[in-house]
Amino acid sequence: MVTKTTDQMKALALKLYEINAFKFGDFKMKVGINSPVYFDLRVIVSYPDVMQTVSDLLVSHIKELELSSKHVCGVPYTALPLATIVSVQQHTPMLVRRKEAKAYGTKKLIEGIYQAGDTCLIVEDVVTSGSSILETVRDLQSEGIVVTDAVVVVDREQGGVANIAKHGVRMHSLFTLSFLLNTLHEEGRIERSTVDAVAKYIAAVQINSDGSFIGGDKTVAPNEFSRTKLTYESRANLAKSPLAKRLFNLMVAKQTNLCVAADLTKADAILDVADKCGPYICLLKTHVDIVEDFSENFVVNLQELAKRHNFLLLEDRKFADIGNTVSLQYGQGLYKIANWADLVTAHTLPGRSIVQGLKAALTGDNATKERGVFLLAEMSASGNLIDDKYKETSNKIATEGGDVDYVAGIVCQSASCFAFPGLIQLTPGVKINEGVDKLGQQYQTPEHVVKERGADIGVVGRGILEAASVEKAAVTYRDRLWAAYLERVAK
Ligand SMILES: O=c1ccn([C@@H]2O[C@H](COP(=O)(O)O)[C@@H](O)[C@H]2O)c(=O)[nH]1
Repeated sequence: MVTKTTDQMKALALKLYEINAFKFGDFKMKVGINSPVYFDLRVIVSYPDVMQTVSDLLVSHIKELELSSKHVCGVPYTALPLATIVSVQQHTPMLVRRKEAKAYGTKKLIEGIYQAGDTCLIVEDVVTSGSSILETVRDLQSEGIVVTDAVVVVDREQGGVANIAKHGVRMHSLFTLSFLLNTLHEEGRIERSTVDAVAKYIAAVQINSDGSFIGGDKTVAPNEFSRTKLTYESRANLAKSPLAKRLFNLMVAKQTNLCVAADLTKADAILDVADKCGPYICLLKTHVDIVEDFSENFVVNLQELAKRHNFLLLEDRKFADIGNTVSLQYGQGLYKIANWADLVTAHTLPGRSIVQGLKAALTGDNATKERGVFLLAEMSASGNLIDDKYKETSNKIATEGGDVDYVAGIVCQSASCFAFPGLIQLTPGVKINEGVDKLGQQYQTPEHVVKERGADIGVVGRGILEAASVEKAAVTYRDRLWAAYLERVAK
């Protein structure tokens, strides 16, 4: 039998965080309220080692507590594989609860061999109010099965223990949310402010098993936990992409959230802008395919300026092809973008393969370089074809699956486009005077994009490039964008 040690529990807590089984941000819950922390233990089926550890610890927990029962039953669906492993390891027969009765045959809700009076232990992944456990208890009890205990992986500490106790069932959790928060903080993964903010939310939002709120006040919904209320420092700690982390930290160190779009066709003109704006920007954005006299020397000079003034290079290539082609476009050809651009942009139109294609180009010398992508989920062009479904799927590509460490952020126009605070919102279409240019580019003021639309970095092209003094214009945009950010987090 594996016995639980605190070190083992801490190691598992870190692992669960690494595989995105829980994350921090602003998430809509089943009960209709937003939460600053979200658990998705469905992902563990993709990590057999994690699955093994979680089920081993569940079994050891059951043994330590001397919970003997004739059957085990998982709460559908996420806990079903866990219950299966517990059943096999303990040689305890399993029962399966159907969510809907079959329309034909036995019409049974509980599958398996049992008799009235048999005992059954419930296995569940995450408990908020305990309502899902209680639904399973109800169906088992309606067959005469006796339920007295439930083992769960995570207790969010929002009223579940008390709610299920009212129905005569004791809940035993491997982890409490407090343990997970403290472990992540101790290991330097999240800041004390995040621990405090989540703890404050948990204390304020206690839920009855019918989904109503204890104290009845849904207005405690924590707007203060949304990503736009968090500082760049705290978001750096939450970032999954090393490059997003670096960019957040760079923004804080230089106190700038300005990206200049150097849309010029001569190499020297771009280098001149990079030198003049360099001290005031966090990113320099290029469209390398419009440069008439592109050369390797141009790239070397650009990198030298990026180093001198401490900004990153973003090639706004907007990749949009199949993985294989994208991989060639990124790593090969005239521009060899992967060699020099810290970041690139890509459309999500081809789906996840766009990210995989880009990553596939990072071989040889580029394999060890820190690289990342901003995925386009919205455009500033009027009449663009992007709809809500497209945005939602783009968000999933950025936040779920094995490539999240490569996605630094999202190019979009609205705060509602994504919630995960570890991603950076890059917003083009910024000018002192709002309006539309003659080819459909829509502009908003620096204050509007940051405070109303959730921009973390504002992208300014012609607003700076066409100014009488590029340098003075860069200072103005830097000051206004940064002041708007400070106001946003202070409110
Ligand atoms: O939705 C998008 C995506 C990218 N861009 C790029 O940003 C700059 C904007 O330049 P301005 O001169 O400030 O209009 C440009 O490089 C675009 O390719 C965008 O505008 N909208």
